[in-house]
Amino acid sequence: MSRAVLQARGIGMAYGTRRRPVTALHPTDFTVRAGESVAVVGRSGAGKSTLAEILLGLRRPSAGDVLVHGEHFCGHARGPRAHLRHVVQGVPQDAGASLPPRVPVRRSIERALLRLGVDGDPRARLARAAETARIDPALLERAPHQLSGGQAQRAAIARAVAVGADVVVADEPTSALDADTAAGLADALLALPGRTGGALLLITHDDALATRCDRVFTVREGKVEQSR
Ligand SMILES: Nc1ncnc2c1ncn2[C@@H]1O[C@H](COP(=O)(O)OP(=O)(O)OP(=O)(O)O)[C@@H](O)[C@H]1O
Repeated sequence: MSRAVLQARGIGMAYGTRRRPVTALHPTDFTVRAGESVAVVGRSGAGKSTLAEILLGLRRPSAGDVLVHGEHFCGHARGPRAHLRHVVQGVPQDAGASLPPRVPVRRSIERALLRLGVDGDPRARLARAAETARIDPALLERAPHQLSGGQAQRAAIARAVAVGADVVVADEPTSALDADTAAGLADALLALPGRTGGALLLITHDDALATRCDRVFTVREGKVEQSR
């Protein structure tokens, strides 16, 4: 069995106030292993995005902890640890907004590589990541607002691969794209575990896409269950 890259230990989320909590996620445990793809499906409002935000360290859970490579990453008592942030990367639906504005994408990714002290020539590393993300390298010379939604998502995949992410969390990445673009993006995402050895967590409403993943988690009214 391959090594655990991401572990949820009792993570739960209640919005609202202490007196009137609204449970979005019941305490949940699961492990995601290197090289696997996991789909997260469920009806609108079930708690999928809440789960994604917690795993990415963007939202502090009301309970529980997230471990990365067996090390504490974030949890109810503490925000994400900086030295592990790059290990879990997101590909959001509005990927353009997640990239630094007005700066050519290449520059912002290369800066991130230097900041993280990633080995090797940033340019060569990014060229390989662009290939994995199936994005034309010329598009990386543009600022995020000069990219289409699908191109920005590929740029976000390239960033994740370049910084050495071991877990990519994609939250409904294909839902705003036309059928051809969505199919191309889905192929690029599903190929990631095989190419990088990392894991993919794919939140989707698309059953056909979910069945292409190794496992499927279903979220029902905040309860996460493995359905396949
Ligand atoms: N900031 C917030 N404050 C209060 N309640 C929230 C907040 N964000 C989400 N919720 C509630 O938590 C529940 C889960 O929301 P979440 O966005 O995680 O669902 P989802 O499964 O991602 O839905 P969708 O598929 O429509 O994106 C919903 O009932 C939602 O109304």
